[in-house]
Amino acid sequence: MERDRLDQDFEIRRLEQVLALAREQLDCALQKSEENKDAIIAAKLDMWEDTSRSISGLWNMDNFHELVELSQYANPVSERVSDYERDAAKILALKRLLYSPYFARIDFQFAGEEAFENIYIGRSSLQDGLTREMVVYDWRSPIASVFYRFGPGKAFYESPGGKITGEVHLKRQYEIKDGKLQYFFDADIQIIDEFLRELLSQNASPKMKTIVETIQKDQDMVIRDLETDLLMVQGAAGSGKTSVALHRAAYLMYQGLAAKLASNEIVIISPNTLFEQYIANVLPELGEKNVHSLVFEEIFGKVLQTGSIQSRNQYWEGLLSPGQNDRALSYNDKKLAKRSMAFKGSGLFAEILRRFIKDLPYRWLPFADIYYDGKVVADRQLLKAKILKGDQEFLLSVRLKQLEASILQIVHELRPSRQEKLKKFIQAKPEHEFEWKEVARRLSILESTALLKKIRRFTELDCQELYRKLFSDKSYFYHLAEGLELPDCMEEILDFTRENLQKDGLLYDDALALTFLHIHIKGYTAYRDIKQVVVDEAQDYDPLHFEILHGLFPKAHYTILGDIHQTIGKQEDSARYEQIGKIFAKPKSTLVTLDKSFRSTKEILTYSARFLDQSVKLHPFGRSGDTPAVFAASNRAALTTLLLAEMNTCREMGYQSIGLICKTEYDALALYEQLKDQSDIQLLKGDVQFDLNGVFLIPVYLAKGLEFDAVLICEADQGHYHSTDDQNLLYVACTRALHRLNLFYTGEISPLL
Ligand SMILES: Nc1ncnc2c1ncn2[C@@H]1O[C@H](COP(=O)(O)OP(=O)(O)OP(=O)(O)O)[C@@H](O)[C@H]1O
Repeated sequence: MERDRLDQDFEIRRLEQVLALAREQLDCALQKSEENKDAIIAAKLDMWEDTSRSISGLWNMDNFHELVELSQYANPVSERVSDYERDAAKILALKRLLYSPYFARIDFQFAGEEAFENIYIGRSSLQDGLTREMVVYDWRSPIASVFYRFGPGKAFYESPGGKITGEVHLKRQYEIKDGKLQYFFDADIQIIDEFLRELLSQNASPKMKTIVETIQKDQDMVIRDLETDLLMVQGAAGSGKTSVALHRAAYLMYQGLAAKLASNEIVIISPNTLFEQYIANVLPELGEKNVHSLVFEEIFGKVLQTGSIQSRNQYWEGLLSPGQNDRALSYNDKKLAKRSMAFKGSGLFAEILRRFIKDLPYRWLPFADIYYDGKVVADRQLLKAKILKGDQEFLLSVRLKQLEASILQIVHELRPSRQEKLKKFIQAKPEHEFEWKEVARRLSILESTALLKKIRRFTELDCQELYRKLFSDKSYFYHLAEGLELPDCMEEILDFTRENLQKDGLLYDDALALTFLHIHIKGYTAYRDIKQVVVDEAQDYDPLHFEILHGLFPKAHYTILGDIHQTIGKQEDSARYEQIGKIFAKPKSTLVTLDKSFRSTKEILTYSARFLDQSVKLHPFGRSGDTPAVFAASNRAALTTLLLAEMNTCREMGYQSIGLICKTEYDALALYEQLKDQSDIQLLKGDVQFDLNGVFLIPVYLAKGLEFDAVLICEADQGHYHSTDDQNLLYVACTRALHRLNLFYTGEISPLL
């Protein structure tokens, strides 16, 4: 007891000291920031007064010295501005620190040392400016990894100087709120688990939360991995893939000064805008700037420069909708759309496209003789040979541009004599000299425009047109695919594609293929300097998606996280990761498995496991709740009554986010019409702004990655869920639930339940 009291006193005193130091630094930073603000205003004023008199003539070459003068003023201002921004970030971090300066402590005895050191770990670091002592270590600092990876006993961590060994004597966790110590406990495995269990029993938050206080060892290994160029994570539903991805991004942005990543050097590929919004506050909460995130369709739009492209959600909606509505495809079209997607997303099609690109100069580029002044200045056979012999390392469009430049050079060299002739012609008839000169000038422009047009017929490529050509001639297609094993339904896919390409707009799978073609013919350099790419929900992507990413971000390291059991409209197995490895062909690639699930109760996870192959093992994080139940309704009206009653029960139980999951948006909309007057319910669509607090109706493909306190699977009947693909949908839908899951149906129950 006496020890506990001493401990308590020690911790309270320590907290006061830390807060006092933080307050002192905050006052200093605030004062500095004010001074900086004044200085910026004064410097801007000086700059304005001293340079405004000469600004009007600034772009005149004679005023070069004014430009120099201006830049002399501009530099101190921009330096001040970046100082100001740095201070602002520091102020924010210190304010957060004053709220809760640390959450853990380890007492670490470095090998060879007598005493141990108290290492306090928080969301950001705090250093005593006088003694240089680290009062709080950032959770991302090397020594903090000991907290995540070891209990009391021998331990080690990797530092920039090499491996450091030692011993952990104490591992302590704190709850500090608003600068007040609520409680602390010395952690052993059991207590840590209890703490996490308590944390996980809370309601889902409207936006994704940080997990710095409870990162698990295997998650920490992924977050801090700096060795691997291609890090793939296969993780069960709720195993923390998205959390790990975001904490990894924060870690990469913190890492030592040399390797530190700027927020604009990292990109997250997100499944949809709803998901983007859901994760948007994790990095700011970790004190980092948010990073750029991209939905794949945005890439299509940017590369192809067209807006009229089917989205992935529209593709899924068409595929999953029952046959009797206007969004749905007919049974045959569904089968075909799915097969077409599987084929066009495949490595097989990537190979055909590569062969097609190689073949373009032989067959599809209309090389022509180029005449100038009545003579052939470039022979078409020679032009073709130049392209075929040219350095194949360069993209075709680059080689063609070089060819175009070389033809224009020849013409340019011939031009003086031509101009000479024109001059003589004008001199001979100098009646209206000015007019003649104008005629001559126009003549030469017209002539070069016509010439350029002729050259560009074979040096400028229209990828969409070429893609159409690929599907317009079946025998050519089969010739290209020689030696490759094509799907049985190849003929139908060719017809289906040819027909679709005659219509306005592009289907998702054609946009995918066309983007690949575009990047491999013309390139796309906007993202060349990106250093880290994080792909979440990777099971949604096919080999061609990864080929595209590889083309767009050639210098990047990749973190690819997914769950092969959460695919929509297709089946995957672990071979997918091998394929990804081959596509990126990075020197060091690793596949890590996360199999412990933190989101759902044991009962929900056990129930969800019935939708997976028996060989797949899910490990729930031992939290208990009610066993999911299936409720039958005799008709639609009875179903509505049941759903309304369950929504009420959930509310009474204190659940704040309740998800009614339907198979499609069409189903969700129909149910919404029935429920909207009787309950406060929102229909979630792809691009709405939202805050996951309340009751939502959502199609399963949009619910992916999100979570709700309670989930109601609305139409678990035979018609909606019967196939292997539907099994995956049910797995995704059920694993969205944290605490409560129930299923409802009318008619015949799904055979999958
Ligand atoms: N170490 C942890 N400590 C506390 N909570 C955690 C931890 N890891 C994951 N969680 C929680 O578990 C839930 C699921 O995490 P997350 O969404 O990152 O998993 P996921 O693998 O991406 O899931 P899914 O594949 O189903 O979308 C979240 O509420 C997250 O906060």
